[in-house]
Amino acid sequence: MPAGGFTGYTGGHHYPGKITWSVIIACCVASSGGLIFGYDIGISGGVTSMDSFLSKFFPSVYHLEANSASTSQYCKFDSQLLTLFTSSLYLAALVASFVAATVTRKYGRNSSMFVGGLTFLVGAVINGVALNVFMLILGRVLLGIGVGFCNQSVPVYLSEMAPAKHRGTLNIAFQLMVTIGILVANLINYGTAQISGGWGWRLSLGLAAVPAAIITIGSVLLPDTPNSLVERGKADQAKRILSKIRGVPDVHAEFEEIVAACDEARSIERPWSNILRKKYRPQLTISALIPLFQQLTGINVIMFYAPVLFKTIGFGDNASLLSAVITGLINVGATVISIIVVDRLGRRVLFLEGGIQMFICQVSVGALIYVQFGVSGVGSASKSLAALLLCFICGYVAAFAWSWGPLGWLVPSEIFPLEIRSAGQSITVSMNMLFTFAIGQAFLSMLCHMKFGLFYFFAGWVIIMTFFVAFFVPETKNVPIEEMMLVWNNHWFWSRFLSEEDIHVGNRYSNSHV
Ligand SMILES: OC[C@H]1O[C@](O)(CO)[C@@H](O)[C@@H]1O
Repeated sequence: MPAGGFTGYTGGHHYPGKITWSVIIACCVASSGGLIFGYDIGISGGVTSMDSFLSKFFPSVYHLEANSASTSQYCKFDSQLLTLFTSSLYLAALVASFVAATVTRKYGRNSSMFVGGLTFLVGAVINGVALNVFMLILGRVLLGIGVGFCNQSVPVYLSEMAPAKHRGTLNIAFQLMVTIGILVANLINYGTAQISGGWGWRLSLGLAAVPAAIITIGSVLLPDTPNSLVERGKADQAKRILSKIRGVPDVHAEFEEIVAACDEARSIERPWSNILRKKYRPQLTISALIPLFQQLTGINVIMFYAPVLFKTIGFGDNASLLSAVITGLINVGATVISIIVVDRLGRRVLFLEGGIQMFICQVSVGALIYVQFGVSGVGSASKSLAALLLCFICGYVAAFAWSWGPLGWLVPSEIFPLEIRSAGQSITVSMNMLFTFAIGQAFLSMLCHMKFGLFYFFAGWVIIMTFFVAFFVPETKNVPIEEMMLVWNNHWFWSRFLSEEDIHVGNRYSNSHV
């Protein structure tokens, strides 16, 4: 998953080294990893709102939609097969990321990137030339396998290639690339929908092959990381590569640390039972709940289905796709704002403000939709009401993108001591994928049954998560990871899980690591 592999921790030492071409190229490869993930998130909603696509693959949905005057607006897109087209990707990614974890460790980061890139490429081609629903879903599953492999390996690759002091920044930068991928997908959908002949959706789906090709070729040309080479017993090669990527001949100190960290990681035999120990209850709870809550904000309802949602509200084809471009732009812009202010304002302020703003916007959207469509769901929105709805949806997306979007990755990555880091990050990544899948699969049917109340459902969750942050998530701004045990120990609730001895252990582990 995006930032899942980053430690977010910059380490205590500053080793010599500059930003070299190898590092820059590595960042470009990583960019295509984030881009392609975002592209897959953003592309399906636009495509499923195109009539030519619907009439070819989902004729029953198309007929319901075409006769929309007499059917409930809430239910016209409700089809399990249609949602499976979107959400199958995330289930495949969830399963693939577990396999990828082993490939990344045993055969190197590049091997996973190569497998991921290649399956992406095949998936994009199959989707682009699809003749039936089976080919569509097969293509999405292959894209999902690609997402699982790339999201597992690219962030690890990046954090190991980058000089220590840039690792934290890369964490949020990956999320930024995801949002840019979503925006590009929205723009491309807007463009391809104008193509006459009704084959524009093929271009939308097939163009995912471009970043897929970049990452496949990149993984063959780029060297593996020094850490991975040491891990696989190739110490000499690791030292040569380290000196090349840092651009300085003497990399002895950093190299020794990589070897020490590698030895220590090997000595951690049971990361999964470690994380279940009482003293790690705060980390276990937060690493599982933050990704769950991130998805329960309902953000992917907008990211996956914005054009479908706007059509439901009564926008025309083009206006729907254009509105998705607008929400995509807001998503990118607000993520940039988050990057700029997160270390100044701290994580909690952003979480709390974002929560309140999302709540207000969701309640307003629910109320406006109720006013227009009532419970029966028959009718269509006036122009001014539709514009007002769009404003509240933008307010909601902005609030998400400067709070739960990037922080949903950053905060978990800041709380794990080495002893439980890999297990903790796997939990965060898999919870995120699982609930992305669940919401993707359930949304259209929930809209049909809960109607405008769906927005109140997510607003209710936003209240719960905002209280959770207020009471249970401590500020992690400027806290070195080895001091996190002290933060838990001073916390009104979490301190009950720690004993004197645990605080000592927490320090010992981290000190020997840095
Ligand atoms: O920008 C929105 C996107 O960001 C994510 O939350 C990942 O962090 C996705 O689930 C969502 O589609």
